[in-house]
Amino acid sequence: MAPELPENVLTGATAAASSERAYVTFLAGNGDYVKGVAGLAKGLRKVSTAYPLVVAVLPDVPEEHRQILKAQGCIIREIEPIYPPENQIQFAMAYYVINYSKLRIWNFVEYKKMIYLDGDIQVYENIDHLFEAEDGHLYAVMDCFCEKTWSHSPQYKIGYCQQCPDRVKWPAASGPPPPLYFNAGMFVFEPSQETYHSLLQTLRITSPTPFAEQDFLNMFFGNVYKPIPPTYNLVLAMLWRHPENVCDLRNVKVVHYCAAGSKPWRYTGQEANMERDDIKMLVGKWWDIYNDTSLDLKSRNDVVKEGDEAQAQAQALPKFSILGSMSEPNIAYVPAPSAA
Ligand SMILES: O=c1ccn([C@@H]2O[C@H](COP(=O)(O)OP(=O)(O)O[C@H]3O[C@H](CO)[C@H](O)[C@H](O)[C@H]3O)[C@@H](O)[C@H]2O)c(=O)[nH]1
Ligand SMILES: O[C@H]1[C@H](O)[C@@H](O)[C@H](O)[C@@H](O)[C@H]1O
Repeated sequence: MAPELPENVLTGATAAASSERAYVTFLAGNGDYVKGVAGLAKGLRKVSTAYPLVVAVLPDVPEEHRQILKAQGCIIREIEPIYPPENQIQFAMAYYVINYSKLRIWNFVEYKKMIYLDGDIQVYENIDHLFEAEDGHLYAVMDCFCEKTWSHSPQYKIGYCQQCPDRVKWPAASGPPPPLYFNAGMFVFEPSQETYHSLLQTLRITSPTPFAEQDFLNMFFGNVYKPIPPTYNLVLAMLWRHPENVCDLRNVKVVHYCAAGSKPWRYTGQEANMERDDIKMLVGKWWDIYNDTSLDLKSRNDVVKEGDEAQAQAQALPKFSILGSMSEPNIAYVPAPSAA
């Protein structure tokens, strides 16, 4: 059964000072993810969120990219990288190793509650109401195990997916089905120094696994995890793997461009499933926001001082079309983990 939202989330039963809440994303490297984050800042502005977007940046994010994001109203917070313990593990994608650095956001304790969003996410409907969710839980959307990136897992091997647990049943002989597993591209959480230290300590004694910090967070927060509906983080593979669990795309709230070949700023249409009409529509929708200059901070709110050349320059986002993005080079990834 599809997860439902708790009653207080729907009614907005509690209230907190807006300064105690923020969205947060993560940026690493000098590649093209900065476009994702700039687009996300504009998307959040389009849906009139009441809360700022904090960007946790690693030291390798160049000044020029930080300026682009500041000009879009983002709050830049420099973080130090976190590496997992040394291990021979093969991550599902080699660069996932840098994603352990995301754990630093639990130390942003000037905020009581935050919503984390990956840089390859876009928000199409206001989701501020999620800040009202009852404290003490981590809220996120259940993942899907049907893509090849999951081929290492027992679930993939037998064709079991938590999105449709009755299609291929979990074999009784293997014990109870695996605990619910969330995609860590979007989650609602409470920063806390205690949790932060516990995360870092636990990481020190936890061997890395293919989905890096996503696996780790699932393990760490297993007892307090509460699933929320897929519309809060539509993992694109859901479109062809579990269409029965996908809402009308005209009303989708949050889209996660995580399927192979679906990052809008790198989209070529050549990878599997990328020629689907729904994918093309969602990629186009992302570009509409990215290219909409009326969503730039300056057009909305004249906070950038006239004559501030660096900011003005940064504000002029390069324009791209879907085809124009094809020539973007891939980014350089951190080659290997070192000891924590
Ligand atoms: O060079 C990079 C790579 C990643 N990122 C940031 O890290 C996030 C996660 O990377 P991807 O979006 O490429 O990863 P996926 O969507 O494939 O990853 C999924 O699995 C990952 C496992 O590490 C994370 O949990 C991630 O949040 C989850 O959505 C990006 O959105 C972006 O915010 C960068 O800034 N620069
Ligand atoms: O959790 C994973 C991850 O987000 C991958 O990037 C995506 O390709 C998979 O479909 C998903 O299950």
